[in-house]
Amino acid sequence: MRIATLGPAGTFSELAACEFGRQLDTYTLQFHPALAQVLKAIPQQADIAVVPIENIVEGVVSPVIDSFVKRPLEIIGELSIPVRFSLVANHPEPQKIYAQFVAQGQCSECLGQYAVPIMNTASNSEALQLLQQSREPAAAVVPEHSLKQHSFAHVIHDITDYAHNETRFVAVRETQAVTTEPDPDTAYKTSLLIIDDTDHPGLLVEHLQVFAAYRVNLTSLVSRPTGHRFGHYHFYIECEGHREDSAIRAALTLIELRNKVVVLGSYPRGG
Ligand SMILES: O=C(O)C(=O)C[C@]1(C(=O)O)C=C[C@@H](O)C=C1
Repeated sequence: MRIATLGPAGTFSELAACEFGRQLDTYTLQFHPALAQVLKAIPQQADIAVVPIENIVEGVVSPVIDSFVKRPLEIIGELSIPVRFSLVANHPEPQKIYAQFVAQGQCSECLGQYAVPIMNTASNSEALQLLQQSREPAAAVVPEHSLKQHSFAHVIHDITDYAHNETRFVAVRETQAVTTEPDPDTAYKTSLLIIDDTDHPGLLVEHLQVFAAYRVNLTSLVSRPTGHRFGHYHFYIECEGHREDSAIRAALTLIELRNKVVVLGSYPRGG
């Protein structure tokens, strides 16, 4: 199985991809420099992509949710991993700090103490590489685990804002025509998109009432702007249960009368 993920090597995405890979017989890992390219690798270059979808503090990774609206992929699994960062530097007074765009938000308290520009990178490994190449006084926000392989002149350990920082990753593949039957002993989650093509007062309330009426428990609800007009949103929803469960089927049949629904997949609940 070919698994695409965010690189270069050393990212949290690599850790998550390896954990998914361990559940398979064999796998090969391939790295892509940005999340959009990781997802584009399916199906020609890779069978599965592993991407971050939500951080416990920063919320959803919006480029990933937005990409599902443009090109729905099938979510086949999820898992969470602990995320801890250090600030490393080649000089006691860095003049700039390299930080991945999601990592920056998770280390805001520490970074706020530096009155220097933050240079956003596509991955944590890219931040580390740019620091290693820099001839000027610079620093980078890097994963704690990268300190095992690299040494730096100046290190501030554990700069993450929250002690229990975690990021949830999903494994996705090209959508398959056939749905697999649920295993009765497995607890599932289902991810779906409600595409807002007929905005009207009370639209979200109506959808939520349908889920409540069928006792479908939502575990995530995110509105993302459609990019067409202010006030128009798509909804990314996760709920407990399998798409083949009668309650979820009935709820989605009703919602589909008003809006387009795209089921992204039903997969075992991750720890
Ligand atoms: O750059 C990395 O190490 C990643 O795997 C990406 C990513 C993300 O985009 O959420 C993964 C985990 C952390 O939340 C920060 C960065």
